[in-house]
Amino acid sequence: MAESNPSPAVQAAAPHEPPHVYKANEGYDVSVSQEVPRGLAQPSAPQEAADGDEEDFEDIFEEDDEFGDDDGADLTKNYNRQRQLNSGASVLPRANQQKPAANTFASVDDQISALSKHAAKIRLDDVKDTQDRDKDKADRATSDQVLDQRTRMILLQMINRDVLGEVHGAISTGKEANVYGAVAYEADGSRIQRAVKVYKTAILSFKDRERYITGEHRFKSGAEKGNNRKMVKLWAEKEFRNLRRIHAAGIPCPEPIHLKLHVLAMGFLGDRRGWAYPRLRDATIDGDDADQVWHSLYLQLMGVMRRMYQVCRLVHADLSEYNILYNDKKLYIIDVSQSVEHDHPRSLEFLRMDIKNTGDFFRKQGVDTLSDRTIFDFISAPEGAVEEPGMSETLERLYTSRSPTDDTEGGQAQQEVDNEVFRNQYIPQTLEQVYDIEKDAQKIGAGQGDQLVYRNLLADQVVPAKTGEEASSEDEDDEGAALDSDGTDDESKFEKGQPRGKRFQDKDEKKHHKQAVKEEKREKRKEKMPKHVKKRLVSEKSRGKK
Ligand SMILES: Nc1ncnc2c1ncn2[C@@H]1O[C@H](COP(=O)(O)OP(=O)(O)OP(=O)(O)O)[C@@H](O)[C@H]1O
Ligand SMILES: [Mg+2]
Repeated sequence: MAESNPSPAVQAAAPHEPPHVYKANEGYDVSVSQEVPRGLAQPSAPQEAADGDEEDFEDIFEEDDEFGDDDGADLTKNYNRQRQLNSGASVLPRANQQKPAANTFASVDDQISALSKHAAKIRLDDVKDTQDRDKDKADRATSDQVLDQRTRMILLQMINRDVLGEVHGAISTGKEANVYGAVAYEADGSRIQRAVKVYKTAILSFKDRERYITGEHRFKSGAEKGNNRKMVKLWAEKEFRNLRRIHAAGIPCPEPIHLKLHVLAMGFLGDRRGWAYPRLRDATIDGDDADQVWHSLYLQLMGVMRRMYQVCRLVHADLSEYNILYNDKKLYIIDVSQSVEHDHPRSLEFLRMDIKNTGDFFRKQGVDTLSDRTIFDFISAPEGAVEEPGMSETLERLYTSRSPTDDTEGGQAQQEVDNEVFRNQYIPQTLEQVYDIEKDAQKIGAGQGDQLVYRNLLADQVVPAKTGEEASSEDEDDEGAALDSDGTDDESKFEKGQPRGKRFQDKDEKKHHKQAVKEEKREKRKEKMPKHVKKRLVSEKSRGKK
C-alpha cells in the first residue's frame, strides 16, 4: 500500500517541495535518511557471484529484445512483468521460466565454449582514461575494471556478431558505469571506434534512479526494488532508447548501436587514435576568439535543450559540463539514462535545474547569459524554430530585447536575484498541482497569463488538450480525463513528428473550441444511454462475435 510505504523516492513532487539537492554528474541526491531497499543493500563488489554457473548465462543467449519501435507501452509491459516477478522474487526460481528456453543448458555450454575463441580480443590493459590520465593506470586495470563473467560473455557475443572487433581499456570508470573503448571492423576491413558502456549491476546508487522512472508513462508501474540486475537492464534500455531519439533528432550524441542486458555499444566520440573528446568541463578553449566561441557554445547548448524538449520530448535531467563532450566548437550530449519525458511529474523541475547548471557553468566562463526564466520560456515555448540557425536567432533577439540595464553590473545583480526567485518558484506539472487555480485563472482572464511561470505549458502540459475526436468520444468530463496521461500515449506520434494536442492552435481559438466541445458533451449527456443498458449491449455484441 502506498500509505504504509511512504518512501520519498516513489512520490511525485509535493507542491512547494524544495528542489532536491543536485550533484553534478550524479543527478538528484536522495536524502540521507532514505532507506536502502532490501536487495540493493549489499556490498558493491564483486558484481556477480555466479561465476561459472551456466544457468546464469541463459538470458545472454536468449533471443535479443526487439527495439524496433520506440513504443512506450513496451517498456510499461516490461515493467509490469518485472513487477510481477519481483513481487515473489525470493520464491520465483527464474525470470523466464514460463517460456521454453531457446537454448538448452547444453547449448548454452556450447555457446560459451564457442565464444571463448574470442577471449583474446578483450584487452582491458589497453587503458585510455581521459578523465584521470595521471592516475595509476595499472591500479585501475586490476581493481575497477575487472569484468564479471556475464559482462565478459556479453562482450564476447558482441564480438562474435561483429558488433565489436576488440574491446580495449576503460575510458572512464565511475560509480554506476564503466565506459570502455572498442573497435569494430567494417566489411571492407576498415576500423571504426566504438564505446561500450557497462552498467554496474550491484550498486547502491540505483535506488536513487527511481525518481526518474516513477511517474513516467514509459515506466508506468514504477521502478521496482529488489531484482537489481533487471533494474540495471531497464536502465540501460532507457539510455539506449533516449539516445536513439536524440540521435534521430540530429542532436550531436553517440550513435546507439547495440544493447544487450546491461551492456550498451555506441558510437565513439573521440579522435582516430582512440582518445575520447574532453568533457566540456575539461575543454581548453583559447585564442583570440575564445570569448566568441564560448558565447556561441552557450547558444548552441540552449538550442540543443530546446530541440531535445520540443522534438524528442525529453529533459536531460543531469545536464552539466560533466555530461557534455567538446570538440572543435561542437558540443555532444552524453549520459541520457536518466532523461525523462514531458509527462514525468518532475520534468520541469529537472529542466529548471539543467538550465541553472549549464547557465552557472557558462557564467563562470564569462559568458553573458540570459536569465534562467528567459531560457525556460525559450525552451518550453511551443511556437518558434526548433532548428538552427533559427534557434540562435531567437536567442539573439532575446538579448536585444532585454532591458538596456541587463548587461551592466547592476543589471547582472538583478538577474541573479531574478534567477533565485525563479529557481524557488513552484512549477506545476499538472492542473492538479496548480496551487491556486482561481487566482491563476483570474490572471489569465485579466490578460496577465504571461506572468505565469508555466504559461508555455498551458496548451499541452498543465491542461493537456485532446483532439476534438478524442474528447467527444469519451464519456467522462473532459477536465478529469485530460489530467491522466494515459500509459497508451503513442510514441509513434513523436516519430511522425505530429504536434501533440492542439498546442499549435491560437489560444483564443482553443478556448472557443474547448467551450464548444463542452457544450456538445453537455447536450450529449442529456440523451446519454444509461450505463447498465450500454454494458448489456456491449456484452451481447461481443458474445455475438464469438
Ligand atoms: N560515446 C562515448 N565516446 C567517448 N567517450 C565516452 C562516450 N560515452 C561516455 N564517454 C566517456 O565516459 C565518461 C562517463 O560516461 P557517462 O557520463 O555516460 O557515464 P556515467 O553514467 O556518468 O557514469 P558514472 O556516473 O558511473 O561516472 C564520460 O565523461 C566520457 O568521458
Ligand atoms: Mg556522466
